[in-house]
Formats: sequence, C-alpha cells, structure tokens
Amino acid sequence: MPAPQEFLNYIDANANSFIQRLSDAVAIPSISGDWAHRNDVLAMADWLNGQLQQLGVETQLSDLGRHSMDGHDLPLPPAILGRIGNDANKKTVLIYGHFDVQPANKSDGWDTEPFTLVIDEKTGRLIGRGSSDDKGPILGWLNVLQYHHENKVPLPVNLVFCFEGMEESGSEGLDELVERESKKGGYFDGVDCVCISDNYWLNTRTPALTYGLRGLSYYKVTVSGPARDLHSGVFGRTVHEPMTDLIALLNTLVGPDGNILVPGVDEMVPPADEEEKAIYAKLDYSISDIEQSAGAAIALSSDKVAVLMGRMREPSLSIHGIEGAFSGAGAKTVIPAKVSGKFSIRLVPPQTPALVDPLVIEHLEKEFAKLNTKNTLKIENLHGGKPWVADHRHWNYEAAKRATRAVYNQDPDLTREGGSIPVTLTFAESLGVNVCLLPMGRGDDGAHSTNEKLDRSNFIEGSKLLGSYLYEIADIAK
Ligand SMILES: C[C@H](N)C(=O)N[C@@H](Cc1c[nH]cn1)C(=O)O
Ligand SMILES: [Zn+2]
Ligand SMILES: [Zn+2]
Repeated sequence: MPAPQEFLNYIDANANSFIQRLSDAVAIPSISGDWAHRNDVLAMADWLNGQLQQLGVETQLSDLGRHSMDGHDLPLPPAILGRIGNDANKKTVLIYGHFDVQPANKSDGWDTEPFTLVIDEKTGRLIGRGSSDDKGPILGWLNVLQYHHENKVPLPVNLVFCFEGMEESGSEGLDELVERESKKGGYFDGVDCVCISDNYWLNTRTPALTYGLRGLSYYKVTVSGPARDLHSGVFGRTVHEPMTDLIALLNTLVGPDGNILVPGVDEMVPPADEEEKAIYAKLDYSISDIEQSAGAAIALSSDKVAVLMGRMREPSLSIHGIEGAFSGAGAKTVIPAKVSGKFSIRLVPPQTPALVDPLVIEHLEKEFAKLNTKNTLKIENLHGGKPWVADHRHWNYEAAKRATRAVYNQDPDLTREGGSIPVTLTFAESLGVNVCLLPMGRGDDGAHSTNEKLDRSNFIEGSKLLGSYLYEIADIAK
C-alpha cells in the first residue's frame, strides 16, 4: 500500500519548516571525537529527545557511562531510546541513527561556516556539517512523525528508536546496550526488522538500498624518544628522530595502488568470481561518478568493476594523520619528541578486528625492529567493528524497493557500502532480524569532508521515502 497522498503533500507543503529544523540541528556542533565538544553532543541529545517527545514519542535516555578521551574523563552521550505505537497487529520497526558528527573547521577548506546551514538557492544544496551524515536522515524520520502526530493519523507500524551520539568515534557502550535490550523483556524485544538511514547513493541519480558495510580497525602508532622537542640545527643527524621512524613505518603499510602491504591482510579475502563481478558491472556507476564525488580525476583504475570492488568487497588501508607533528604555517625547525600516526583498515568478510589486529601488530613490530632505532614504539587499537552483509531478498528490502519505486519511479541500486556502522551487525545478531540500509543522500554529499551537503530534493523526497517504506512494510506484513 503506497503512503497516503496527504502524507506526500504534507511533506512538500512543510519543506521550508523542515529545512529550518535541519538548520537548528546543524547549529549544534556535536563532534563526538573532540573532548572539548562533549557538552555539544549532550546538548544535541537533549534537543533531539525534546523533538521526539513533542512528536508523541515516549523516550528515555540510556546512560552509557563514562570514558577517557585524550586524557580527559568524559560522560558518554546517552543513547536515546524511543517508542511510538504498541499494536500487536502491526510490525515493529527499529530505527537507528546517530546525532554526532565529524569535526569541521572553516579553515579545513570549507567555503562557508560548517555549523551554519547554508541554503544554496541555485543548486538546491543544504550545506553544513551533519546535513547528510546523519542529521538530515534522522530529521527525515521526524518529518514522517510530524505528519502523523499533527494530523492524528496512526502510524502504519510500531516504531522503536535508537539514536546514539558516538557513532563517529567507535559507538562506545552501544553494543552492550543493544545486546542487553534485545533480550526477552528488553526495550527492543519484539522488533521485526531494523532500518538505518546513514549512508549514500552510489551516484547522484539512482536511489540505493545497501546490504553490506565494511568493518573497521583503527590504530594509533606512537614513536617517542627525546625528552622534549629538539632544535634540528643542534640535534639533526645526532639523534634518532621519531618522525623519521614513524614515516618509515607508515610507508610499509599500503602501496600507491591501494594494495595493503601488511602480510596476510589482502590474502584473507577470496577473489570475486565472474558471477559476482557481473553484479558490480550492472550497477549504475561510472568512473566519472567517483571522480565527481572526489572532486578530481584520481580514480585508481579506469575499470568501473575494479573501482567498485575496491570500495565494496575489498579491504582498504588509509593513513589519516600524524598527531604531534608540526603542521602550522611558517617554517618551524623542530624535531618533534613524540608523534602518533593514525591509520585504519576497512574490513570485509571474512576479516574481523580479532583476525587482522595480530597481523598488523606483528608487521609493525618487525618493520620497527628493521629501523635499528633507539626510539620506542607503542601500538594502540582505538576502535573497531566487524563487517556486515544482509539478505536483500528479505521482505524488509522488498518494502524498501517498493517505496523507492513509488517515490522515485526507479528501481534502486543494490549496493555494499565502503563505510562502517559497527552496530549494524550487533542489531542483526542480537535481534536475529533483517537490517536494511535506506540512504537519503547522494554519492557526492561529501560526508566527513569539507562542504558536506544534502540536496533539498533528497531531504524532501527522502522523507517521503522513509514514510512510504513504513506503509509498504505494513502492506507486506498483512
Ligand atoms: C557510514 C557512516 N555514515 C559513517 O560515516 N561511519 C563512520 C564510522 C566510524 C568509525 N570510526 C570512525 N567513524 C565511518 O565509516 O568512518
Ligand atoms: Zn553516519
Ligand atoms: Zn560518518
């Protein structure tokens, strides 16, 4: 059963106020990875909790305890649990999303202030940190709720919400909560399926449903030696320099062709057969899509299937940054005393952090020993998560396919995502139900990057999509 026409009309008629609400959400810089912004993440939890309550959702804030970040003891942001509807004759759908965002500073290269939503009337872009990842999609659910609440129209399904504020920083504390609440009598007991809107279409024109995510293992490698930063004119070529050792170490991790040089990591993944390659060949995607979203002609291959497999079914290793290194303007002639390289590996089945971590540690220690340095090495695993793949023939996906056809008049691409949402597998395993990823944004949204945006049409049509999906679930469940 398609969503009622009044619902679709309501979303169109209220588009401007929905965008205003997105602007209010973007204005809260809820950066989970920066201890100095922890109060903003807490404020964002309060704001979202208030919005849900105003729209008729019964909520509770679930305390996830405390943790330490960069030497600061901090409260973890609470998870927001919500429920609306308790009709035994209806399916119960669990909605997950995250209200924290990646860091952003104008000086990173943004054209506008990252935490002020800018509406570009010419392009229809809504530009601001979190617009696509993941405040826009969360607010899409609020838009759906608002129609039903204001018009006193019962929802076609029961909804249970789980919104967290630490997704961009390893979802600390959430797995335990999900496992506990999935047990008999727990908050999530009775959930029939899960829907997550926290990723992107493959391109800028074809809606997608996503049935796989890569896992992640995130490492911090610290090399230290001198008791303090040193003058390079006085100490250069007289001491072992931590930065030199670290760069040598980082250089042993990945080749310029993307191949992972840590022995055993790439080898763990079986090669794709012709049948699997045909799946990638069929997707609506071209090299210009990746180059358009990357903003430069820098694809690793001109073969579309090779590029798609690199993102969806192969592991990747990325070097993210060096803490403690000189990075300011000017020409400071320092030898940094302690530097930490940060890198992560995106994992695919059958890889897990437990299988890959020992290989990485053994490799780093072996390569460090080859340097014959007197500096010291420390290896830390900051966070991780397993990869996930779902059955896209399940009725949950059928409902999402029907909703996509109803709203976009198009069949969705079936994709596996290169990013990670570690709690996805926890939901699937703890609840024993199907999880469907129903993205709102486009492949060129620039999530985690500068000038992140969500197209107005994706926000509005995406809100219709989320509502339509619920009606299709109710229809299939009859
Ligand atoms: C796909 C999702 N929107 C996302 O961005 N996930 C992050 C999760 C993460 C893990 N460590 C830090 N962030 C990602 O894939 O990077
Ligand atoms: Zn996200
Ligand atoms: Zn993200």
